[in-house]
Amino acid sequence: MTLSADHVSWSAGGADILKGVSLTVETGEFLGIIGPNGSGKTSLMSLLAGIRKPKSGAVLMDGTPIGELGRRAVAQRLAFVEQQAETGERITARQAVELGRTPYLGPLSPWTSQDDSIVDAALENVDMTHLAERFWHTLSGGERQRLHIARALAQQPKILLLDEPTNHLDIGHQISLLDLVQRQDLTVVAALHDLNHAAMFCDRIAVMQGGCLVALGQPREVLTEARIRDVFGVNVDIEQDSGGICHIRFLTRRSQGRTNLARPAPLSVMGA
Ligand SMILES: Nc1ncnc2c1ncn2[C@@H]1O[C@H](COP(=O)(O)OP(=O)(O)OP(=O)(O)O)[C@@H](O)[C@H]1O
Repeated sequence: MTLSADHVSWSAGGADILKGVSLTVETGEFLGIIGPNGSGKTSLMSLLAGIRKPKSGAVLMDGTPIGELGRRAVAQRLAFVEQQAETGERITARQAVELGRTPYLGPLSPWTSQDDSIVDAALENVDMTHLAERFWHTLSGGERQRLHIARALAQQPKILLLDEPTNHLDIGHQISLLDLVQRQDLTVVAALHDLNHAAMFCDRIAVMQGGCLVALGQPREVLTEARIRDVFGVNVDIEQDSGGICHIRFLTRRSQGRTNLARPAPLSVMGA
């Protein structure tokens, strides 16, 4: 299932936040969205999820404007894990994940053992089975974040939108979560801050800057030293391993001093 933004613009508080963004996420693709704070990543994700309407342009799911699909139909196709996602306090971890089944339930389609199995699998996938009966308010930030992902997986979407999904997670759970998402047979869009994670897991990367899409392509095309300097204002060294994956090393004043010993003409840290 594809998801497209066709020249979408969005304004808030009298400011133009998104300015004519166009992109298509192909079926089964893992697209990363990177960009500095305030560049419009979350705003774009909200439009792609259909929870905000563009001022102009359109968001299309398999070619159909998302606004023409009912909420239930969208929820059966697309799950969105928001950056500040919260859930009512007096529910257990398992009940939080069970909410993912809501788009499939109704008077003629009650809860069945199949829903139980789907919830079990989602909890297992994020390594949260052992905490299933704990109350939500007793869980750590990272445990809650894993449950948000489990709830999205229990929704059995075709498209998964994740806004900074590795927030609150320790490095082990960051890697295992991105690996888990990558292994799903899903179209994925994830806003990511860690450029090395974007390089490791994404098929393509979209770069946002000032509400505009300034680059879109494979990690090795997009993650160049010049672009990272232009967009993020930091200097980096980039190496590609034998598998073609970029590894980005950030140069600080200190590391540059060390680099100076090995290299005659190192990059300087911007603004230093
Ligand atoms: N409802 C709103 N009213 C006014 N301004 C808004 C609103 N929502 C977002 N903005 C502004 O739009 C810009 C883009 O915000 P957005 O949250 O999309 O950025 P982001 O790239 O996700 O940032 P971050 O990396 O910090 O999460 C910011 O300057 C933000 O202050």
